[in-house]
Amino acid sequence: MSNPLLKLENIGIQFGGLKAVQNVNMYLNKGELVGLIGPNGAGKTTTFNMLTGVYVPTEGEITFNGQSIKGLKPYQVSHKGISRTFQNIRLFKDLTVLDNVKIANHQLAKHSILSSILRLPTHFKGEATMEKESIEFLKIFELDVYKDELAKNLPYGMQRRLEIARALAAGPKLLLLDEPAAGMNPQETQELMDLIALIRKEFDLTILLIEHDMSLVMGICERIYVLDHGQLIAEGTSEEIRNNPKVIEAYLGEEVVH
Ligand SMILES: Nc1ncnc2c1ncn2[C@@H]1O[C@H](COP(=O)(O)OP(=O)(O)OP(=O)(O)O)[C@@H](O)[C@H]1O
Repeated sequence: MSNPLLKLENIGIQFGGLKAVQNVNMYLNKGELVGLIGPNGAGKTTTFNMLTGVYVPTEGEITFNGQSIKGLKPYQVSHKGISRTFQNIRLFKDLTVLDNVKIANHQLAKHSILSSILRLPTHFKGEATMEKESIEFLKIFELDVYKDELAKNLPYGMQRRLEIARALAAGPKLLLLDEPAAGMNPQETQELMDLIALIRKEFDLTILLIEHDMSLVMGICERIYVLDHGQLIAEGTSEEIRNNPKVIEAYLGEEVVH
């Protein structure tokens, strides 16, 4: 069996007396698109926070590309090749759409800080390449027409798209999407599903997706993990998850699993 790109072994975290996540085992193979679902407060975002260095798990191990990433700071995790989006959009609202992407892309820039400060020719080459690349990114997301708009002036659905573009511009191997369709209408959600499928192929990505919109998760994910009260209660294909009695019970009184 080939080694998974990401492996979570018995990870857990406690806040005071609350075990927010416990004994969670998950893996993602390279190229997979996997869903992470569960009712409110199940521990989904906390799991993302542990994966990205925002929280250090109090138990267990996380390996990425065969190396432990547990205890790394968020910027170090990002340098290893893991990017994320947030449930509540976190853009540089007073910067342009293009600058939001350029900042993320900067992480990959080949020129040195020194050449930037001294404005050596390599700097200009770097800037020009970065700008070109950033516009290419924006085209994929159909955001190029908005490139000079301030991020805060974009329609809501476009801000969500820009969040994903920004995360992708950092050049990740693994992309973590936290409720990317939150607040979107069905038409926007459908377009987003197509976009996620496209970027996975185009950028050779592995994706872990938290989502409340069941049609989105069931429609595009190959496998799904279900968390409830901090513990994994199920893992399987859409079909298996849809018919799993534990999952149906966990969602009782919440939302309908279509
Ligand atoms: N920093 C923290 N301090 C204390 N408790 C926390 C902290 N972060 C998360 N929690 C708690 O951990 C539990 C899991 O929260 P989490 O946000 O991960 O759930 P979720 O599955 O993402 O929910 P939702 O779908 O509502 O976003 C909740 O009870 C939450 O209150």
